[in-house]
Amino acid sequence: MQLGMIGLGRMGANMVMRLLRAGHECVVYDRDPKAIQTLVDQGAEGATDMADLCAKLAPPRNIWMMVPAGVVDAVISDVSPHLAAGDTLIDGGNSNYRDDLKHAERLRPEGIHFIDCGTSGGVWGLERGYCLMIGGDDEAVERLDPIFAALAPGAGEIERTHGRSGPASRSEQGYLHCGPNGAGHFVKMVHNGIEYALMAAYAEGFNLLRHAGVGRNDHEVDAETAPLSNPEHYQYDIPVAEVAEVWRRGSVVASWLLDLTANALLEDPDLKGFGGRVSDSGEGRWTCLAAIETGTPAPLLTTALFERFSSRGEADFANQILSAMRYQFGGHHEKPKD
Ligand SMILES: O=C(CO)[C@H](O)[C@H](O)COP(=O)(O)O
Repeated sequence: MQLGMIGLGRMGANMVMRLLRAGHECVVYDRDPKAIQTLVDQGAEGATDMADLCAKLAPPRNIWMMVPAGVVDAVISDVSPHLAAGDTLIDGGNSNYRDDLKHAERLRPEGIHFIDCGTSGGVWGLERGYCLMIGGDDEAVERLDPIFAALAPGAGEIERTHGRSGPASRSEQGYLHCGPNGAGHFVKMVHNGIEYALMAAYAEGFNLLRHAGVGRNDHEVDAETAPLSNPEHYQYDIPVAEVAEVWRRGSVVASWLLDLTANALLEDPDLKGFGGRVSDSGEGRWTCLAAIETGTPAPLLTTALFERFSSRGEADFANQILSAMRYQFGGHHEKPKD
């Protein structure tokens, strides 16, 4: 099947590679000519601009946009004049599902289908496949089935869920038509909200393991920590990277995020390459907003998001206020930082 790809960053380029390997035909466009050339060398056809991209695709065209959420509007404006009724535009980035509704509405009078597709797999997707969460009308989603099937991981080695039988469903192959426009990105948004909380849980647990030796004489004592009731209880020098490794095998908390954590700890046990400023791209915030608007309790996801803000210094003034109040009511002086 033929597919146009706009946006050949880490995700877009690897997705094209995976589609080429599966025998699909890809016409590719990016603002960076070097990114286009790299894929032309791998068997894709390059396009010089949006008009050329559309001219090289046989109708009905299928064009996948793999661009940052903030530029999707502009890309639609650039490409849509070259499209015709029956064509389909797919937004595979991390867009807000509310924007999908606007985009679908905007393209509908022209007879152009719009699909939102939450895409998870990151830089590992080329080999492992991408988990796809799809929103859009049945006709367009059905037509693109061979593309989704090639990008998705497939049933693979994963043990079948107890009670499932017959041919593997799409969800068992790693892709799902979640509903009409917006549903794909809504599911991806919640997926990323969960991702924040899982990441935070692992981070807190491993940090606690690192503190298991605070009672040892050779341990640097933090002047701020209240005296231990019994230092004997905190005498451990736990090999944190090894714990990550052992938990990967048969434990209840085994997961791909843990696999990646084990990689990171093996490469750099003290994580000296990271300062700990944790960015966020929006999905976590949208998840929390959806939780508030629907009245759905989501305290873990929300806390994990707020922790990211704190990691960037956004709690500093609140902490200064705490110190100031403590001084005001008790004359307690703040101890200097190390
Ligand atoms: O979608 C993803 C993983 O599933 C992306 O890696 C995502 O952009 C990461 O989100 P954030 O920058 O908010 O941590």
